[in-house]
Amino acid sequence: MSKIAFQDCYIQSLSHCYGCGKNNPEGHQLKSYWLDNYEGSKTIAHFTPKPYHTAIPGFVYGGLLASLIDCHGTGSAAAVVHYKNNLTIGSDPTIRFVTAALNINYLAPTPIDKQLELVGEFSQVKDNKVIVDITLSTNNVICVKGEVVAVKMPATFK
Ligand SMILES: CCCCCCCCCCCC(=O)SCCNC(=O)CCNC(=O)[C@H](O)C(C)(C)COP(=O)(O)OP(=O)(O)OC[C@H]1O[C@@H](n2cnc3c(N)ncnc32)[C@H](O)[C@@H]1OP(=O)(O)O
Repeated sequence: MSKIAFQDCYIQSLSHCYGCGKNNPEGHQLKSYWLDNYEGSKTIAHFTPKPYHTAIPGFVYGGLLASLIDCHGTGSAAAVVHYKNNLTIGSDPTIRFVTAALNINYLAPTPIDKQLELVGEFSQVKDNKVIVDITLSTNNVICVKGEVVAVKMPATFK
């Protein structure tokens, strides 16, 4: 696992995201990395839910799970486009991706008292659009699958 999370390389002005921004103390501050031995092709993140992230007692709220998949997807998209172009995340000009589409399938209830593991793989990588397929597991059981269509952030967002 690389030592610096993708999201920790985002420039300060783009580090306020509720799901993954390092500058948002109220947010989830998700951290995504290259999976060991899969640099450029697979990504990983971990998150431990808090007791108040409840849906039904004992199980995680689905909106939180979607949020984690969303941010792991956009972070992975930024990472792979930088990797493919031999660029460093955080270099100038900044390249960021926003969510254009998010498809989530809840396959099994997600226990709230376990660490969650998200693994991302790319089904399409273009400089302006990346599609990331993500699994969210606990104890090697896949609870949620998601597809994130991430599109390069337009200048009008700034
Ligand atoms: C908040 C800042 C954080 C900045 C950085 C922080 C990172 C954390 C982000 C966390 C995730 C978020 O919550 S982000 C916030 C939630 N998302 C948003 O608010 C996005 C709002 N939507 C938009 O601004 C726009 O619709 C865009 C940028 C998504 C698309 O703009 P556009 O003008 O239509 O793009 P365009 O160049 O025509 O299309 C580029 C390619 O994407 C495809 N494409 C476009 N839209 C879609 C779509 N809905 N579903 C599938 N594919 C699509 C096109 O077919 C094309 O594919 P091809 O023909 O090339 O194959």
